[in-house]
Amino acid sequence: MAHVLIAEARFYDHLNDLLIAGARRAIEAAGHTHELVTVPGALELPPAIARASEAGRFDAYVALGVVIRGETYHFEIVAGESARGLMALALDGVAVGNGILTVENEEQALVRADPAAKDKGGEAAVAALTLMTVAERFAA
Ligand SMILES: Nc1c(NC[C@H](O)[C@H](O)[C@H](O)CO)[nH]c(=O)[nH]c1=O
Ligand SMILES: CC(=O)[C@@H](O)COP(=O)(O)O
Repeated sequence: MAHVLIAEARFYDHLNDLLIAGARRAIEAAGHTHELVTVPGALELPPAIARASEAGRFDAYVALGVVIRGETYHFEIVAGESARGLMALALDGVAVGNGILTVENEEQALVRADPAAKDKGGEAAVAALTLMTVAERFAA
């Protein structure tokens, strides 16, 4: 049984609740356990997961959040840098799934967060568990 950290950037409560529900459903369906950590925004997800990975208590990590384009260039920074940070962790051996929605509006976010629709939270959880399995398969 694996223990999974769900790391959420709680910027939009109702959307995060849906993402977390999808991730929890996927993790539990695979027979694993999970716990949750909450940070303010997507930019804090990579450092939060980096710190958690140093604890050695988790086998996989699911990053969840929602970034909705506003009026300024900040969207590109938040969306791009959070994705880049998670990719850097993954390439460094952290089994992390990226469930950060980067969308134009709330309507796009809702259909992707909803477990009964595109279920991006569940998708990110499956990705994290898959990376964990790949690492186990090719471990030295
Ligand atoms: N606009 C959104 C943000 N912005 C906040 C940043 O992620 C970060 O918390 C802040 O810059 C302090 O470091 N975060 C989201 O997750 N979603 C957004 O739409
Ligand atoms: C993605 C964001 O940072 C965004 O929500 C911020 O909105 P704005 O660009 O209008 O400040």
